[in-house]
Amino acid sequence: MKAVVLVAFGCPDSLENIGPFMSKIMGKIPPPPVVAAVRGRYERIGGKSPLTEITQKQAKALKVELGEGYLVDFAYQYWSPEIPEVVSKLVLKGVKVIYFLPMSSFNSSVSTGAYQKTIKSLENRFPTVKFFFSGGLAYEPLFIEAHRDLLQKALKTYSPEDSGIIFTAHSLPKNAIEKGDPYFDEFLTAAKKLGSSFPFPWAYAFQSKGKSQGEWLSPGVEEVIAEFTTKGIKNIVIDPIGFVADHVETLYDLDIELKEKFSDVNIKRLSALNTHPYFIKALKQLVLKLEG
Ligand SMILES: CC1=C(CCC(=O)O)c2cc3nc(cc4[nH]c(cc5[nH]c(cc1n2)c(C)c5CCC(=O)O)c(CCC(=O)O)c4C)C(CCC(=O)O)=C3C
Ligand SMILES: [Fe+2]
Repeated sequence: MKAVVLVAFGCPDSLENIGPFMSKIMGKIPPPPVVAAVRGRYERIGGKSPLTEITQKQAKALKVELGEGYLVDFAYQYWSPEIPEVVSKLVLKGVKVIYFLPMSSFNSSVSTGAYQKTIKSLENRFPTVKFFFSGGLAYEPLFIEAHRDLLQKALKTYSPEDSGIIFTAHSLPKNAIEKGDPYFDEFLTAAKKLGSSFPFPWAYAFQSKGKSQGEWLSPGVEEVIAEFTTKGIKNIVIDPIGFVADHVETLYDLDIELKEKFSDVNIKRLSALNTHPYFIKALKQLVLKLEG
């Protein structure tokens, strides 16, 4: 039997688990005031991330798209259900081949690099099972088409004279981008492909910079909005292309924090792809490619 596992970053399953979740990401216990600040963001979006619910829906939709013959599940790098426990469960069910799909738009050492390391470390434990890890979504035509579809609908009532597009991705510490990390290239390539196909001014920007010291990827989204407004742009469509599901980074950082900061600008934030039909078809393409 074959299985597909959607691998995502993860999210805390309760407000109490925000601290332990952060410890896993950061590799050390965060100071209580930092945990309290992050907790405040989760409280403002209703006390819970929708990431798990969305990822489960994505897995269900992919199962329908793939048809008979596949189990489809999901696993997290930084919270449970963790990759090793999901793999053990599938192996007990008799699965002999597992296709891992990264639920990340762009590859980086913090996300897909870490997932791949975890998966690699399981190969010795399960010598009779074949593991395949997909290279990524950024160059998948249907991933791009899903965004084009959302953009087309959002831009319909706007004019290029006073409206523009900003593509966003999660910022990363510059030193986390190891030599050869493709994150920025993949982001820029996707943004260019989409941006240049519309007659609107467009830009890319990084969002959700963390608390760690040091240099982070720039420009930040605030900077780009400020620049757009000086050019007379009044309507800004934000496409958070760096995320495949809505969670605290879109629901708080963009929908609450950013909109509060720029209350005089008309910001329209596009939904993350979630279960967009083209996106689910893109995931199916990744599976078919791994099957060769
Ligand atoms: C690249 C990337 C993705 C995209 C992955 C992909 O999908 O491709 C992502 C997703 C996510 N990040 C998430 C949550 C958090 N990330 C944090 C901190 C950090 N993330 C980083 C990177 C990323 N993170 C980095 C470099 C740090 C700083 C570490 C440090 O400083 O050493 C912190 C700590 C506080 C803070 O710094 O904000 C939290 C709470 C959630 C869950 C949201 C929810 O529950 O709804 C999700 C999906
Ligand atoms: Fe994060």
